[in-house]
Amino acid sequence: MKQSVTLALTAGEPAGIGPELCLQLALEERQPGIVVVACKHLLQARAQLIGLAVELEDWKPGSRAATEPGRLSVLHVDGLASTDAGKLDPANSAYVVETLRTAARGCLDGIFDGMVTAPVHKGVINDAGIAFSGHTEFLQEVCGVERVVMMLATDELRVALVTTHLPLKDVSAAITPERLTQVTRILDADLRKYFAVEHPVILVAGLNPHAGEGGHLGREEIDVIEPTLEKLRQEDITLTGPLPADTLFTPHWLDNADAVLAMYHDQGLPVLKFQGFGRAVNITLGLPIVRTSVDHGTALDLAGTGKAGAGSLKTAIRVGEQMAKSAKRETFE
Ligand SMILES: NC(=O)c1ccc[n+]([C@@H]2O[C@H](COP(=O)([O-])OP(=O)(O)OC[C@H]3O[C@@H](n4cnc5c(N)ncnc54)[C@H](O)[C@@H]3O)[C@@H](O)[C@H]2O)c1
Ligand SMILES: N[C@H](C(=O)O)[C@H](O)COP(=O)(O)O
Repeated sequence: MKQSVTLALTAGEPAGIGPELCLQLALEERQPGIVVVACKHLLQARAQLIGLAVELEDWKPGSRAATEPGRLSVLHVDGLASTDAGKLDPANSAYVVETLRTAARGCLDGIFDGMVTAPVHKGVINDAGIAFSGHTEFLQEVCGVERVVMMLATDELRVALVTTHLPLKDVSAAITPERLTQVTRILDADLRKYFAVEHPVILVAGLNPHAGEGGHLGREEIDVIEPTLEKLRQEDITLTGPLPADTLFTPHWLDNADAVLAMYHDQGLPVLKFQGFGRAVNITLGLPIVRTSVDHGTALDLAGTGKAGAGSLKTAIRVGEQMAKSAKRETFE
């Protein structure tokens, strides 16, 4: 029988926990077809290291991906230099980037219905001389779109970001009316498209303490955020804010909202990860393809021990499958 959804799963940084999480997943029955995009020898070596009996099968486009416990379909990517767990090797970085490119191209070409990514190590990719801020920015470039949005979510909370992997000193200048407008439109549209939220209610954080305290603690709210939100409200987008970020994440506000829009990475994500680390999903909105990811990093300290939790990866796969099905329904409607 033809599978309804086939997802590419990139195994991420070879020295991290990504490869073993893919193998752990293979021990369970899965609904969507999963094709791991990685070096087959790496998966073999990691399975042997932690003693997992997983049969790896070469996957070809158009064929069915394994879903039975103990079997895993693999799209092999060449170029891996070393397979040591816990030890970063810049010589592996071009291979890591190639796995991402292979999965993204496969989605753009309709070979996969979406991609799920295990964690990469941004530092070692840059150490190899490859400029890389994150999957989010990389996929924006590969897919040729002007703006994407990073959103992390649990079943109870969604947090999207206006700026992503940016030094804190550059954040204020990056919050322009143009960026805020594009990000808010994408967030509103994709909540409707992928998550069946008919009329999204979005809470917008201010940038400064107490949302600027009437201009006494910063002027970005008055000069940029408030006027931009006011224009967006004319487009029938429901926005509350800018709200002080310290009290926004309380039931008073969250109980009646569909998402929070935070101004920068560490304004929004610590709250989300405090609430649901290990079971949250990272989603890139605004792409022409479906992409989800885990909420954690490479955890080099756990790599090779078999002790890393696969909860977030399972959430990423569940949400990726749901988004891929929504995208397919929209195509056929
Ligand atoms: N999706 C991604 O690609 C992604 C996401 C976040 C961080 N990163 C990258 O990961 C690298 C390391 O980042 P970090 O050290 O800040 O965060 P990290 O998430 O790798 O580790 C933080 C702590 O959480 C623990 N942890 C992480 N995942 C776990 C799991 N599945 N089960 C149990 N414990 C787990 C680790 O052992 C560590 O103690 C950085 O290069 C960062 O950029 C990548
Ligand atoms: N910002 C993400 C997090 O903190 O979980 C993480 O760095 C991954 O980002 P990309 O999906 O862009 O690699």
